[in-house]
Amino acid sequence: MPPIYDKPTADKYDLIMIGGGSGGSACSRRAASYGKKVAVIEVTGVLGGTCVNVGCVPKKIMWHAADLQEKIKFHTKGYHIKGDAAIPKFDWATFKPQRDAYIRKLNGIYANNFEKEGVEHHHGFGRLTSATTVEVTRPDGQKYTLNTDNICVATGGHPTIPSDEEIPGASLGIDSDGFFALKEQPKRVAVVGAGYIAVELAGVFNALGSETHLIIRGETVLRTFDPAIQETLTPWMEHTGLHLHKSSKVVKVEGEKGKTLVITTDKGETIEVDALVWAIGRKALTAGLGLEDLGVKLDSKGDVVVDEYQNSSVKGITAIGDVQGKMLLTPVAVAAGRRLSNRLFGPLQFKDDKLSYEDIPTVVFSHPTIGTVGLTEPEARKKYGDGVKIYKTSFRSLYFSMIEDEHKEPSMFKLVCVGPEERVVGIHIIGAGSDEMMQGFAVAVKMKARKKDLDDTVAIHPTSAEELVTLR
Ligand SMILES: Cc1cc2nc3c(=O)[nH]c(=O)nc-3n(C[C@H](O)[C@H](O)[C@H](O)COP(=O)(O)OP(=O)(O)OC[C@H]3O[C@@H](n4cnc5c(N)ncnc54)[C@H](O)[C@@H]3O)c2cc1C
Repeated sequence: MPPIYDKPTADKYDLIMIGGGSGGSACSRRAASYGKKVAVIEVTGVLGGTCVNVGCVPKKIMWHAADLQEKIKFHTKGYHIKGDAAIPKFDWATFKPQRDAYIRKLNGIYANNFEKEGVEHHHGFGRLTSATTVEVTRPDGQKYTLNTDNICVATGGHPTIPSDEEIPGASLGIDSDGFFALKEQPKRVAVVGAGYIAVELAGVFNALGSETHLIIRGETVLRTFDPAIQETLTPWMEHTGLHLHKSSKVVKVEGEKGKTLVITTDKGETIEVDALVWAIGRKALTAGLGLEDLGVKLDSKGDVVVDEYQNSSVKGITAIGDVQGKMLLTPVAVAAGRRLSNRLFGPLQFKDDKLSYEDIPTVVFSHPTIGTVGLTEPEARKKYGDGVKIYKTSFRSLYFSMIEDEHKEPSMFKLVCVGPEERVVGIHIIGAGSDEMMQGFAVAVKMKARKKDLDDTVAIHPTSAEELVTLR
């Protein structure tokens, strides 16, 4: 077993990282690769943070299960995959331990990498006592202090749930962490929220056969995404049998946790479910870190304010990942962390290294999936006015040609171009395979490709992706 440290091994460290998640691990390992003495303090005792334990990884595994279930249920018939057996059905209760075991394996890989690369893993709660000292409170309550000239805060965030004062009974619900703890599949479930996490969790439940209710404040899901994405996904979710409660707010929850819950909305509707999942947002984890006492500036939402080099308002204290509130995504935390260590500890060529937060691609694991990079149409119109040109197509991918009309998933691909040279400043795609398609097209946007560059690229046929280089 890789060691877990419970006391300092040096008078002074080159870097002390608070948080052993995506950003903290990447930044620390990069610093260690330059021969630096690094300690990572992690309160849970397991490495990997949100992404590995209660985020991207178990979520994507559940998405795969849901995707497979949908294909078995709705697509095999069209392809004449025949048989007398009943439709195989997902077994949540036996699958969860297997999924958990895989996560534990990843935790072990993180720990082994730390050991191999000489990064110390300290199990405890980290708190800044000055700009050069971090106090570690071990699980047994004992405390010790680590010294350094470089403290990095990478404590991530946590899901928010309304208080019982705000919404009576709100605490009867669970959050996304609770979703991953569910031992059984709820027969009936309500998810509250319209962001990507709400959409993804509701999509999983629905595809796996739970009676699923999604309660949203507006008329569409994914309100910050391009309107064409919202307008394609929202009706399709309803079409697939998900009960969408639009322009609705939860006003009351009654019942007993783990038993039947009755949710009342401001429209007077009552919804009876076995589980309620709040997916209404996340908040930076800064409580008890001692940041404000040292004069580290937080914004009105509680995120650590950083400059383009991840420096906080206090010299020697930096912040990366979700805790700094911009683009809450694993690869963003990782990229910012690696660049920070390059800048602080790497060779001269990296002395100005920093992450550009522009044109960061992202995917939503909805059914069907979404890929997006760059400006939405409204953002582009606000920035470039009349100089915006849109190319858009809606179609059904060839895969669905053999499948009953009712189950033919929509695809919508959209390019947002600007100026006479038609530089592509945004790509928004939804449809089967769009998750895997996006990465390469994001490179093109990052390289400031023009519409002509896409047109000059010979299509790959027959694929859905070819639509992006043949748009007229
Ligand atoms: C349900 C869900 C799905 C997601 N899906 C995706 C996805 O598909 N793709 C994607 O890119 N992103 C996804 N994300 C977001 C992604 O998980 C985060 O952006 C990423 O984990 C942020 O990394 P981080 O290092 O900033 O924080 P984290 O990974 O959260 O790590 C912070 C660590 O700090 C520790 N910590 C906190 N306070 C202290 C303290 N005082 N002392 C010691 N340790 C402390 C925490 O225990 C935690 O381990 C998802 C998130 C959720 C919740």
